[in-house]
Amino acid sequence: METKNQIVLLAGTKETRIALSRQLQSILGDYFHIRSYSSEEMLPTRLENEIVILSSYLIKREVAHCLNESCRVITARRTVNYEFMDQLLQLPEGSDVMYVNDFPQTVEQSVQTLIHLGINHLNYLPYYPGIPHYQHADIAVTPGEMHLVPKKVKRIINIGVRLIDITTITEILNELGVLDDRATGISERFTEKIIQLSKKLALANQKALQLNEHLDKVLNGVNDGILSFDHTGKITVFNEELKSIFSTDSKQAVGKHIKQIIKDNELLNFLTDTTSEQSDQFFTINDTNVMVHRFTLPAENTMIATFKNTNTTISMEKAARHELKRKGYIGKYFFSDIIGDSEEIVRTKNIAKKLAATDLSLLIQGESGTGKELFASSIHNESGRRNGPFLAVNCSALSEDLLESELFGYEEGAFTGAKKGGKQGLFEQAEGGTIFLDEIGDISVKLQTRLLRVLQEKELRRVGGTRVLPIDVRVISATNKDLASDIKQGLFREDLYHRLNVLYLKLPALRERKGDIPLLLNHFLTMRTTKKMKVENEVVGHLINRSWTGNIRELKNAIDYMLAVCNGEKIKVNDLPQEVMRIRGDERTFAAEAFSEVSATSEELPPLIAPEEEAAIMSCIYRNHLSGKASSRKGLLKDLELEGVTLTEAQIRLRLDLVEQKGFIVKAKGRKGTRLTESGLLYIKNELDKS
Ligand SMILES: Nc1ncnc2c1ncn2[C@@H]1O[C@H](COP(=O)(O)OP(=O)(O)OP(=O)(O)O)[C@@H](O)[C@H]1O
Repeated sequence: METKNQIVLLAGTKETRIALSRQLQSILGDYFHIRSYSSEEMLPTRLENEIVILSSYLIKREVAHCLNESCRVITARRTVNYEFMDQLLQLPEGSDVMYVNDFPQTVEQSVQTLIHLGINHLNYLPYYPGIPHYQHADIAVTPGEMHLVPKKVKRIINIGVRLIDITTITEILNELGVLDDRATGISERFTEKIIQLSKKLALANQKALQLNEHLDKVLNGVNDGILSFDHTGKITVFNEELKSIFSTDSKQAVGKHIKQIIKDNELLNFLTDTTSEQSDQFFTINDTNVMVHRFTLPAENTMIATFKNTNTTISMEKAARHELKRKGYIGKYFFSDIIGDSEEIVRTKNIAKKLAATDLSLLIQGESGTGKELFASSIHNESGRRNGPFLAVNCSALSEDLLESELFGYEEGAFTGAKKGGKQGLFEQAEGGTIFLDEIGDISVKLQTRLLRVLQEKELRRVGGTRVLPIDVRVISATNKDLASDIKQGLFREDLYHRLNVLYLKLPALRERKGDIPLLLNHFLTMRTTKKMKVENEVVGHLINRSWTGNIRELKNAIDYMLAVCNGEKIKVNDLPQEVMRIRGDERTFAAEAFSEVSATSEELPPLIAPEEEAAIMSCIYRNHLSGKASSRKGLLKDLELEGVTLTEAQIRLRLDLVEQKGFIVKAKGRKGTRLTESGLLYIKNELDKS
């Protein structure tokens, strides 16, 4: 068997020994046997008649004692390791880079090699221990000497131990007398390494191109204009959207100086202002109104500006509001809908406007019908969340379990009957907006605990779920109860009360602001009818005298009633509902008596619809029923006129409500109209039997 020739490698450190011996092994290993030692570990006692390669001339003295004169010694010339060069090639042109090594000579040599190899786009700052003029950069490059890199450096690129260069390899082959036989194979292995590096770079280049294309698509896909330029004013990004604002396309703009593209001096000054890191300003550019937001990327020395077309933004907001409206998630009321000029209501409105400006939880206290929802909605619409949803929930209207799943949602399989895929709760749907929890005093202690957690953590877990969902919702709650006394009795959690009651608003009862009654009367009349209604003074007197325990809702109902029963365009005292008349105690007025003339059976309360009118309406609906048609209000108006009953559309609506309450008809929205029920048919049958 042919024995291989021997080569001995002597290095200073273990790391260098391993790296160089691996290199020699990969190039010469097939032909020679390689032994390696380092002075850091252990050197051989004596070497005789060997071919010895020293890793550097710097170790000559350290290893001299183990070398016999019979040895043939070659001192390696070293060069940077190409394998890691791609990391340097990917650094931006002109970047400051510290080159770190143990001695000034090795630093100098390596920097020169890098420059000669064409990696000359970087600004190299030499660094070695004890350097007199230390310059700092964020990036350091080192051939394996990580421990020498100063701490301040943010990124270290280890380009590995410097390797033996090809001239040394040739020298070794020459020394062994095998250069002619082996030269081709060995130079191919070197070339192979360079090809691998090129491949790596080509791949990186391809990836960068793909990423660029992708980013271009993203930039051109957004609705806002995006502009960026470097510290010299050269435009680096100019997306499609900007084309419609500046009438210049990206191809013409990128690479140009910003002054060549933007002619408006005020805009130019704003964009190039370096006194603040970011700023917003409104501009009209070529008839387009835009909000420009400017900010800097100091690390990249780049300025970025986004251009938001305000017309588009407004129509998007409108569309969003429309969508919320469609879902019913919109606050219907604004402060302008809160009627009254009494001192009490004006003061309350002023406080509420101030509370709207904050984002804190708010508890509204007020008797039933005082306008708690009206205030909650107005506060939402005046607040920073006005473009988000407004959801009102009446906590007393639902059972505990239903309210829990309505508020917090549930995951699939949370309970029998749970919808596939689970369901979003109202809290999730109110994201970015306000949730109004009416009658909060009625929620169970279990739900109080759950609600408290949501308010504290600002996150929720759906019923039957484990996922924690962050939420951003303002909570406005309302109650007509005395929560303080509920707390004393242990019915309401004090900690929850304090969470809900960060801000507090008390609404005045109507009896405390009776001066507003004429205004409210006028407001509701105009809301309900287009006719110019007249109201007898005595009616107003009665309305003012009443204590209105049901507050504005009760007043509103009373006005609806009067509109329904009045004849023509005048509301007279005998149109007042009996409850309102009752304030006079035993003194039943002429008005009430007059009303009782048209009343049907009950002594106590007059029916809300006169029987003749009811009969006429039912017979019209019945006629339509026989011909298979549903009844519309407009249609009924005409039919009733033919029967000699003159009513306005509003009056018909109210009467239909009353007939529906009796269960005789069902009203459907839109074109479906009104239809008779079984009880309605029974009523007709009885009427026919009577006649
Ligand atoms: N100041 C006001 N101006 C005009 N309308 C009002 C005013 N206050 C209340 N209303 C009307 O009165 C009715 C009752 O108001 P709202 O539902 O807001 O009361 P509430 O206090 O939330 O009642 P509850 O808690 O008993 O349900 C609504 O139709 C509302 O539009």
